Amino acid sequence: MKLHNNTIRGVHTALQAIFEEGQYADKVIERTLKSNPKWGAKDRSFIAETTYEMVRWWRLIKHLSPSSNYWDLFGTYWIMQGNALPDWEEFERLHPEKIKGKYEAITDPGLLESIPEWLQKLGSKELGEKWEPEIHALNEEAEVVLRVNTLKTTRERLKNRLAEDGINTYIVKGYPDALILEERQNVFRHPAFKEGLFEVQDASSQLVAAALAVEPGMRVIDACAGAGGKSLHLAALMENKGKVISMDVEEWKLQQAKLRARRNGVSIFEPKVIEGTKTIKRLKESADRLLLDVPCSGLGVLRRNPDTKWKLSLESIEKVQQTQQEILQTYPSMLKKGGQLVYATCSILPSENELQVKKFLESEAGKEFELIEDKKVLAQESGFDGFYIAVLRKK
Ligand SMILES: C[S@@+](CC[C@H](N)C(=O)[O-])C[C@H]1O[C@@H](n2cnc3c(N)ncnc32)[C@H](O)[C@@H]1O
Repeated sequence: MKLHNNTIRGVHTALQAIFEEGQYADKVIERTLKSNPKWGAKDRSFIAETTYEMVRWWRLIKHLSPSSNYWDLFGTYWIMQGNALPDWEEFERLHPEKIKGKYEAITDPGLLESIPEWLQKLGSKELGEKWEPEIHALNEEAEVVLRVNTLKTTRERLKNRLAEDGINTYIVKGYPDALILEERQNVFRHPAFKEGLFEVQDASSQLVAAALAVEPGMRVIDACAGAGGKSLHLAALMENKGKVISMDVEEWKLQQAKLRARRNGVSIFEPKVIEGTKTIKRLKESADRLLLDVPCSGLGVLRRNPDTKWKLSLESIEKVQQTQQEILQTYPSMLKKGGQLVYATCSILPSENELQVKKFLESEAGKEFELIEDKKVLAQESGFDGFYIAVLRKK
């Protein structure tokens, strides 16, 4: 592949915003591409992919690079990918054999997988021998997975429609609404997206709403709804009959969910901002089903958000664990007797997952509940994101 000075500079600007200003990688890339409308499709995908991959391998790149000069860092990354560098003076300090020698001398698995030291320690402590294959799987580039909006189309019809435009997809057993892109591309520009025929949602994430066993006509609360990914899926599974009350502490996220609901043809969506415990108390024993898709470390979705590992810390994980337990202690009061709840995270750490559920079940508030089943979805086994899904019943 031919390198262009201006696109390499585009990646540099994006990396500065991510590492020096602490901005989120996906937002930075979106903005960088938007502010350079003249770049062609190839340049755009080069910038997006290179930025993500350099963020993912940042610790390793810095270790192998002869200096922290940006051209050295980029050149090191380029060599690591197995590419030859052009004969530019910017790259004259780089020697592939030196980089290869330095790489082969590494013995620290955390450095080889390019994760922070504290995370290597935490992951090994929590997951034991499953940690290294897991972090390896989480360093792979994620596939693009669509969730077919069954309120508007079928998987077969959408598959054919996309194929007509050269977007080939395949299906995987066990994920009834998923279509996986054979080749990574921007599907948000496709008319079928604008018509609300699909959403982009990882296959593991699609297991969450399905685990809640909703039925048409039910009253369902999605208590940490965010921008509504799972609320939309729930509404589709309920055939747009009943009610989905989508709650969150962030009003702007619910505004986004509202727009998405409109595009998806969902009419049973009701946003509700959580203003405090009063909001929860008012909904006491009102729901047939309750989804707690709680805030988490996001360690299961590192393939998609590699910058997460540089933003997290032990303290931030402890803080989010407190929120998870607080939510577990208070929100299940919204569930009717005999109703079911799903506690889900996009984390692979037992301390955010089964240990949180255990703590809840052993507490006073958890006495009325029983665990029906739980699923620990690891990226190394599923090939998709890491998730945890526990189904509980209120006795
Ligand atoms: C994992 S995200 C939810 C993703 C969303 N369900 C989806 O499918 O797109 C967790 C959400 O919990 C929200 N949140 C954080 N603290 C909360 C709290 N105390 N109560 C309810 N929601 C909270 C965050 O704003 C965030 O949107």
